[in-house]
Amino acid sequence: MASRCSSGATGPAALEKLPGSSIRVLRTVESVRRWRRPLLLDQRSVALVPTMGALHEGHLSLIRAAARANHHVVVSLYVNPAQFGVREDLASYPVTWDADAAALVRLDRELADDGHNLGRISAVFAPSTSEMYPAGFPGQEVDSKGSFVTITPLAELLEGRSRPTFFRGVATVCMKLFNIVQPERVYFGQKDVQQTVVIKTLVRDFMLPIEVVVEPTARAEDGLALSSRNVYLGTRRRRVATVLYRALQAAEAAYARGATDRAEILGAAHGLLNQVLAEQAALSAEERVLFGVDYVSLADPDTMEELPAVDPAKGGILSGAVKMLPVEAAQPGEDLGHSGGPAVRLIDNIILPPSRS
Ligand SMILES: Nc1ncnc2c1ncn2[C@@H]1O[C@H](COP(=O)(O)OP(=O)(O)OP(=O)(O)O)[C@@H](O)[C@H]1O
Ligand SMILES: CC(C)(CO)[C@@H](O)C(=O)[O-]
Ligand code: BAL
Repeated sequence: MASRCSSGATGPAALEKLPGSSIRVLRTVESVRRWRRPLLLDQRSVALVPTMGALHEGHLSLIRAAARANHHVVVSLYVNPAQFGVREDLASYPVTWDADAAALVRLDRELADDGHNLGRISAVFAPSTSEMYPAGFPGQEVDSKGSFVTITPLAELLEGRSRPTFFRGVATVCMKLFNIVQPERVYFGQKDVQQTVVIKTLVRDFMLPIEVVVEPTARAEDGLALSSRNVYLGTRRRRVATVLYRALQAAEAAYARGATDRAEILGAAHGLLNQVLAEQAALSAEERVLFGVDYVSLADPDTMEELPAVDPAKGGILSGAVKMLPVEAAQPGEDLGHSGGPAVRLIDNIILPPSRS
């Protein structure tokens, strides 16, 4: 955990820092505002990297990008209950504060040693839910009442169809984070592509003076997109978890060969998904991994509306979600993953660039 040490100042609150670093740990809105104010007057740029903790290389790549272009980087670590549906994994979502703190301290040293960065990690914002929802937490229900930011119809499509409160929760908490930190730039990962479109829409439609920077998806060697939820997979399902990325790559290859028609492009993805599912179904219950396909989409990059065909001058977004089902006939000592290996919903996407005309 973070160490608390005296600031030597007369203020009532001790200055909390991550151990062995100059990274402040800010837990209240007021403490962020107090830290932020002089930087505004000094015209120092501040970047925000919003996360829910359980940090991995994908998060670190966002922080590296933020430090290259900004004087100060704030990383928020907050598992926002409002974006979890009532039947989702809020209770078991991985919380790894000590490892996160160590990763941030290590990265900050790396940033300090590399002369190409404008800034470093200045602060971690790790608020409580009562701090983020001062009027009381409004709840996770679809019909919960409270102050929410909604971005429709975008938030109802794709991820929003499976997770009806998800983007309301994301947009609401991001609006709060942006108002608290007042960053010049915010950094998000391409892995959550619809989330990036929601955030860009939020910034545009509410006239927020913020630049949204999207960084590429960091992947494991076999192509699986890094995700905090991968810890749920366990060894058996991890071997098959690249299936979605491979399906999207098959669709990308069809586009690269000249296909623009939806049926042809998505047919390539479905072909691969069906083939892998058939291979797995033919295995014994002790070996196989079954999954369900939530959706495979070919969408407009600005609206996420489904496309009948790709306009090569504009490109498109291939995305998908699969649910890896819990393994059957678990073997004694088998690594089932975090929290006993519940069903895991994986998402991924590939951008079809507007390269051809
Ligand atoms: N593999 C990745 N590459 C680049 N950015 C990523 C990657 N995974 C997550 N991010 C980005 O990190 C930020 C924080 O995401 P979050 O804390 O939810 O992590 P996550 O791995 O996406 O977790 P989850 O498994 O809950 O989806 C988001 O902007 C997200 O898009
Ligand atoms: C942006 C975010 C931190 C909001 O809670 C979350 O949705 C995430 O981690 O992608
Ligand atoms: N990475 C987005 C956060 C979520 O799925 O809840």
